[in-house]
Amino acid sequence: MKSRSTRNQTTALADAHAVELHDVSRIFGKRGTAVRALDGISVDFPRAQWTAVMGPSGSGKSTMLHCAAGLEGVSSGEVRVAGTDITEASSEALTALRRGTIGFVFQSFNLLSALTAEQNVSLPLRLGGQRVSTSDARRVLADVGLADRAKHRPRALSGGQQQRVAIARAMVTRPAVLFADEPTGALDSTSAKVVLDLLRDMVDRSGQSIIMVTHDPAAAARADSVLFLSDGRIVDRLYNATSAEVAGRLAAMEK
Ligand SMILES: Nc1ncnc2c1ncn2[C@@H]1O[C@H](COP(=O)(O)OP(=O)(O)OP(=O)(O)O)[C@@H](O)[C@H]1O
Repeated sequence: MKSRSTRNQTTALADAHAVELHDVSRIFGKRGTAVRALDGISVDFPRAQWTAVMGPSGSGKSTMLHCAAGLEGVSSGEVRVAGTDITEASSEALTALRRGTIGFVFQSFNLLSALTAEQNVSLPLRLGGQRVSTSDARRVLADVGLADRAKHRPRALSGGQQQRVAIARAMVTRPAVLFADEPTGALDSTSAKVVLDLLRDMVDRSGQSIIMVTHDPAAAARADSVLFLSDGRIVDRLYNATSAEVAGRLAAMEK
């Protein structure tokens, strides 16, 4: 049972925000063929909350996620991650951000097939030049319920298990924000529920901040709030919405 009513969704404290976008625009291409994927977006993603992002195809969801995570630059405006303005950050600072402050989970898992679950999970620490003890990887694998799959390679795991390994890999650096782009898009409904339960648990038990793009109203309804994008702009935000409410809002946008 979710106890969302106790959460303060309106706090104005800047440090309550995992990510902030101020008047962010992202334009692809040159004059004549330019596409304004994000059009002056200002939005706060609260710390220790789960925010879902929805909208019609091409509305700018992935672009917003990539800009918010520092994976892609903005054309104008400001992005703050965990209180730090990353807009003018050097490539070294952005690499450090990607390796330490943020975690990213993709629809397609993106695990390395030649490595075991444990080796996949410890990869971000190795890439960051850290000494890795097997207990680090084992701890996060246990957190996602896969302690007994540490030595398995991805092909010996189900889709849902592979996504849980990917989540463990994203969490091993203890990121301030976990970004997820369609994390249940490739999963059957049973596996999707396990992954969504895990994400919900990470927010409720550990105060993890999560920003997730999804096309699935049932997945979005597990979040604390749902942002709706249309033509690169935020057109609505629902708090504690049911799956039916989310689906209804989306259908109204697509009319
Ligand atoms: N690298 C790029 N070069 C040119 N245009 C791009 C690029 N990336 C995105 N766009 C355009 O920007 C707009 C927003 O794309 P984006 O992928 O963010 O939308 P989306 O809401 O995530 O879509 P979908 O739900 O289909 O994944 C679209 O018109 C898209 O064609």
